[in-house]
Amino acid sequence: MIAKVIVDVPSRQNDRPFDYLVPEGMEPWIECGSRVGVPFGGRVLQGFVIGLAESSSLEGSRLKPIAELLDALPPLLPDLVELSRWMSDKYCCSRIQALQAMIPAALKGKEERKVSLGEYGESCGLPPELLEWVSASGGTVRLDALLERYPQYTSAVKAALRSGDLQQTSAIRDRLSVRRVLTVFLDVDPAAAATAAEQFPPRAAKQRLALLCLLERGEPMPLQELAAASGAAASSIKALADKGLVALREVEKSRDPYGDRSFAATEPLPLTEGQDKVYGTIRRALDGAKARTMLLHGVTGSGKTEVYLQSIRHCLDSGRQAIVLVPEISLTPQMVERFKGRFGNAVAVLHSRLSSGERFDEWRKIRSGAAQVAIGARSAIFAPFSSIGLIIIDEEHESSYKQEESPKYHARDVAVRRAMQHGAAVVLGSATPSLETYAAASRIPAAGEEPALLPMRDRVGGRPLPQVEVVDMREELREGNRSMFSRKLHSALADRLERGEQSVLLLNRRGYSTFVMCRSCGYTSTCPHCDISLTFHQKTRVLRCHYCGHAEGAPSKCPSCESENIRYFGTGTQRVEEELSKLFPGIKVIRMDVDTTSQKNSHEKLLKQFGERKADVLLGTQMVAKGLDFPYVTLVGVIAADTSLHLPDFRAAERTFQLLTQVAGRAGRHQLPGEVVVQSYAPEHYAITTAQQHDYEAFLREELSHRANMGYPPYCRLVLITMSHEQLPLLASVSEGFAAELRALAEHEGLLMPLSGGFPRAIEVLGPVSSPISRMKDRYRFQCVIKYRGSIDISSLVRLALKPFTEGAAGNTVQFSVDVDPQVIL
Ligand SMILES: Nc1ncnc2c1ncn2[C@@H]1O[C@H](COP(=O)(O)OP(=O)(O)OP(=O)(O)O)[C@@H](O)[C@H]1O
Ligand SMILES: [Zn+2]
Ligand SMILES: [Zn+2]
Repeated sequence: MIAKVIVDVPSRQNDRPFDYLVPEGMEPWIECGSRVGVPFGGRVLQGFVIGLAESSSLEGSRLKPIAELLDALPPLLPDLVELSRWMSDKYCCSRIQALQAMIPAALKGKEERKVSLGEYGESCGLPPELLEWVSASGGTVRLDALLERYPQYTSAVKAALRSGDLQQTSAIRDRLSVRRVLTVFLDVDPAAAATAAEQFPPRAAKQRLALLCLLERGEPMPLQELAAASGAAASSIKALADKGLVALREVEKSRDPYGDRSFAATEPLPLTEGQDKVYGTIRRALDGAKARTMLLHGVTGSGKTEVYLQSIRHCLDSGRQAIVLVPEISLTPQMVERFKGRFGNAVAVLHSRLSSGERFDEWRKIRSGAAQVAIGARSAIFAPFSSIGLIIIDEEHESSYKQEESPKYHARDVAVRRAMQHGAAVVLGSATPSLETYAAASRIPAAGEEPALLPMRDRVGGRPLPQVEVVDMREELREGNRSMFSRKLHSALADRLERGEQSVLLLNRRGYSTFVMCRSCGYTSTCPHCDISLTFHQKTRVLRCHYCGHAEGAPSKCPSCESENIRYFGTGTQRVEEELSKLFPGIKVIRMDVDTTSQKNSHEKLLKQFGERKADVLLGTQMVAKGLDFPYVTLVGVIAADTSLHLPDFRAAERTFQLLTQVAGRAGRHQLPGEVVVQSYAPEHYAITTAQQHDYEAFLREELSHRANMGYPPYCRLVLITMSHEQLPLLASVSEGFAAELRALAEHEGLLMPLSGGFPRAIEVLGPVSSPISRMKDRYRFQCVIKYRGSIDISSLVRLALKPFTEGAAGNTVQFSVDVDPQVIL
């Protein structure tokens, strides 16, 4: 039997499967999706079996056998292997990148080389101390350990490897393995153990205690736990084992990230009318077992989560599994609690704040069938379930569902594809859907079909959406108020303090940077390698580049004019916090931003404190805008609504509207009514006025007309190609050449037509132009943007255009990066 293996080599050219012989003994275990170690160019590399065949076009003698099979269960299922092909086609990424994205980091195995003495053993010519160490280590040592210990003998070791005096073996070693714990089992029946315990002589009192403790527990106990509980030393417990009363065995123990918490069980709530209607449609879709995508457009506080929960229950009842994606930052204990409370241990949680061991074990719960619900951030879309019935994407408009590094996939699109494979339903939920999703979902359904747009217009319990007041900050300044707080927000905060209610303050930090500026000459510190300002870190007083990591000490004098009037704008939130304490002495503020949430669980801790009303104000960046549900929050303030409006991003208005609507939705979700104060320098902008009126449709109409005029999604689709090189002239000429190639190919297909011309199928190529960040890590950057409309296989076209520039073009070191459906054009 022959296995087709995608091998973990970075080079693009090798992105095709290689044939390997399956050794006979391995045959029953090798499947599509198996992870294997294979010989490759003198090394052993990790690879994935993507298919099996009877024969190979390679000659028998050139066919090498698979060196090792790495897992008991293949980490990938055939549908994921197929999905990786779709991903590499659609996103122009390599197949191995797509496959690696699907498995936990723990399984990204690395080659480990070991050496042992050859046939002459210790009589070879190597230095005696080195030989002694190898022998003392059992005859086999890791090559890197050997070289680390005896760097002075590096060349002798290499020569010995060539001559055969040292022999090398290679194997793949995982970064992490299953955790096993030595566990004590009772090895006789309990009555016999009790009798034995009675007969222990006094000097074996500790053994007796340990045995009684184990009997009392009634189930096997980890050795250490038993020792601690009974006061017996491990040696006493081992003595019990020697007597045949107990047995010691290694038992697998998962690292459960929520193991130390218990979640109170919850029952399904009686649904409101709006919820029930939507739930009915989702249920019918689940019963139909045909792939279907729906948009649950529900205002903030309309009870979307309860609809998710009951839909998942219905899915599980039919014997299928469910995946729930939520944005990384809303994966708070509050969210996890809702799912664990309803489905208990059937829930596996995946997100990047878990340790890699915890992630690995949660993933294995899914793979082994112990969990039926996976809740997690973006990459949980690859949860290895065998029969998916439902995929839910909460806050579907969030840009974090798009991965910014290769493979540059969008979890929403992957979800739709996976649902097709499984005949599953997809529910996209949001109060502020992305324009693309809304446009797709609001198409008029065909006869006999149910609509894809499921609205929930009212909050649970008929609670009103909060009153939103927009304050014109220019007016404040004209009237002499130079503070960052308007008089309105100031008095609203004072009210809350008086009444003991809570407030959420949002500092919109997109496009807001913490930089250093000289007030005398306007000098700002920028990175010497990248064209962006350095960010000031107050704690360490260091200026750092967020793209390349370049760091330098903050100057005390302006490097340009020597003025001492150089000012650090501390992180925006820090400044707001200082101002708050000045205005309201004694106010308790919890600040949530990248600085205060970098440690594991810090995010959770802060929210927990706020939920327990240990602070008056929760102040933060985007992180405070989503998913929070606290009953005593009655005021939401937005410090500056429009900092994100003026970014060079065609989604700037959409993002601003979404952020304002989301954060306003945090107020008045329970008994107490809510109020929102939005401060703005552009209060007449439609993103702000429509958010003020909670009017998604009005925003949509306005935004769609802009998009139509400018030719942006959803009226067309985009591909962004970024090219970079150290030498500007070379980069310029290569990117011109590439753009010309693209245009020529599109012309040849008869597609090179202006999008404004109303052609059903058309391509426009923009650029090349210098990227918004025109230099990064000493490389200049140019970009081309492709706009296209209609069913065009754009990825194939791009790949074809790339060919002359990436394959075999001698000396061409320009790097190309392709982003299909980009979220940010930087
Ligand atoms: N049928 C119901 N009966 C009573 N309370 C409900 C019902 N459904 C939801 N709730 C409660 O209403 C509140 C809001 O629900 P939920 O958080 O799910 O809203 P949401 O639509 O997800 O809002 P957001 O988009 O703002 O996160 C929660 O406290 C929830 O427990
Ligand atoms: Zn200066
Ligand atoms: Zn830099």
